[in-house]
Amino acid sequence: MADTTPPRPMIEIKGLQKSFGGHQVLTGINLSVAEGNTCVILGGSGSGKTVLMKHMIGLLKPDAGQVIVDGEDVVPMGPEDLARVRHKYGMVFQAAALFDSMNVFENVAFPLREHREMSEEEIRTLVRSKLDLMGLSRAVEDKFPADLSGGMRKRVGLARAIVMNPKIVLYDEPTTGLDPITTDYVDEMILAAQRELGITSVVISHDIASAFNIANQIAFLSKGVILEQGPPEQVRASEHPTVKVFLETWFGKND
Ligand SMILES: Nc1ncnc2c1ncn2[C@@H]1O[C@H](COP(=O)(O)OP(=O)(O)OP(=O)(O)O)[C@@H](O)[C@H]1O
Repeated sequence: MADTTPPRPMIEIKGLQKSFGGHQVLTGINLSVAEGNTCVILGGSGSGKTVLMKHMIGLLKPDAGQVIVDGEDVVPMGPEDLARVRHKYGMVFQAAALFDSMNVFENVAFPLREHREMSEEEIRTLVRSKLDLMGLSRAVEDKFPADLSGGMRKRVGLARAIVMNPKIVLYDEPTTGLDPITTDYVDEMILAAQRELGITSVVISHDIASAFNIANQIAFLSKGVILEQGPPEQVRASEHPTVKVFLETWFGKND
């Protein structure tokens, strides 16, 4: 018989509030991301997406609320426990943030050399398996970031983010500035990481097409609250005026 147990939440946010100098940015966020899911956070500029993501890795402390990661509330944690929790994460930022002075192989191997005692052979096996998953051939290993296209740099960044086999990957606008074909390719890589490695992903995006392509779950953030969250088809059918207007900027043109 098929297993009908609902997947457990990997990230659970309850009643999260955050202000900066009297400016309330998050006004009571409740969000649950199930293990193995890809949750895309959509919302306009300044709606609080990055602030929300920073709470997920304990880079910001909230004024109120809980941030439960893999069963543990990170809000009261001190530096040692936070460092332990951060090992569950891989991160991909907007600018691929590769080290320009290191070749592709060394960029991807970097977290392993930093955090693990491993033989060169073990490192080579792991790095190559992640480069393979990202569709990057051996010929790319010796290249330097400056010699790669934007899309390839993104894929190297993703290979590096998953080289430690993280439970969760956070992507901050992974396709911003990429052309539509490269965007599709990066989306494919995010899906491959989810499918092959069972990774839970949270993606901040402005790109509605890409969001609907990769998400099992979409959360729509506006002025510090989540107006709608659920499977893409539910968010697509939202009756909330702000969500409707935002989605029509894309669907209106493409339906
Ligand atoms: N460290 C900080 N100190 C003061 N204000 C901050 C800080 N970080 C964020 N903010 C404010 O919080 C609000 C939300 O910022 P955030 O970066 O989360 O928006 P966003 O939804 O990610 O926007 P964008 O899509 O433009 O990146 C903004 O008004 C921003 O100025």
